[in-house]
Amino acid sequence: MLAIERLSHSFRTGQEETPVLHELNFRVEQGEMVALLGSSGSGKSTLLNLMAGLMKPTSGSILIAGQAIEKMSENRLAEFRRTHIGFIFQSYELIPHLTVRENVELPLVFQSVASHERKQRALALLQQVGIMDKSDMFPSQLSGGQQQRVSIARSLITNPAIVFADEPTGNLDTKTEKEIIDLLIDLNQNGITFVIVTHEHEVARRTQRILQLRDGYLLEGNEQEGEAG
Ligand SMILES: Nc1ncnc2c1ncn2[C@@H]1O[C@H](COP(=O)(O)OP(=O)(O)OP(=O)(O)O)[C@@H](O)[C@H]1O
Repeated sequence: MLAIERLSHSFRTGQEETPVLHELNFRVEQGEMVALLGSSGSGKSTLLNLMAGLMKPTSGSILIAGQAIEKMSENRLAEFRRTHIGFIFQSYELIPHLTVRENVELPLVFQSVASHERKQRALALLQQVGIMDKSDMFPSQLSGGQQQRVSIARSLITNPAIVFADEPTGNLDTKTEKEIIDLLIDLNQNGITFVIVTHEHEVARRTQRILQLRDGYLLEGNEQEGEAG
């Protein structure tokens, strides 16, 4: 599903080159739920931006569903992102003047899906994430946990091959965090592949597998059985 091969990345500022990721190799299989753990500055965001096709690596390859995204043109990559990759953000990134249902539908608007089909699919997902009754409300009328449920529903509406979540519980209290992790695990058990970037051990503990970054290196022997489910 996701294959990272000899992936390295450096940032250049003026004359100076700052290496941030060093020859990473790993795979995430279809149906897996993987936590990418690491302290601040270890390179998590950089790796996530590369895997999500938001920037090009200095060297190495990122294959999603068998396709090397670093080789794609900007247009092809934008299209690929819209159809194959889902995102969940720490701060939800909902559009304030659209209703909950319209937010969830939005990725399908860009794919020119007919409005009755968009509505049907959005409502089905809102039901799955447990907030069908909020579909006509606006994001500001929802709690943080509910807003994250909207964002999760939106990430799934295109039936992506893989969903990347960037600190999805970073703004939530402990109880709500647990509920959101429960939801992600539930969705994973229904076949969704997740890579969850986090520095919270509680999130990582409940995933099937942990990839740990330290100073841009992937630690060996870091994969462990979690207590998922
Ligand atoms: N655009 C950039 N230009 C130069 N250096 C950068 C740039 N972006 C990130 N870095 C450096 O790369 C390293 C890794 O940063 P990154 O944001 O990937 O870490 P992180 O693990 O996501 O940290 P955090 O948990 O704090 O978000 C840091 O040393 C950072 O200063």
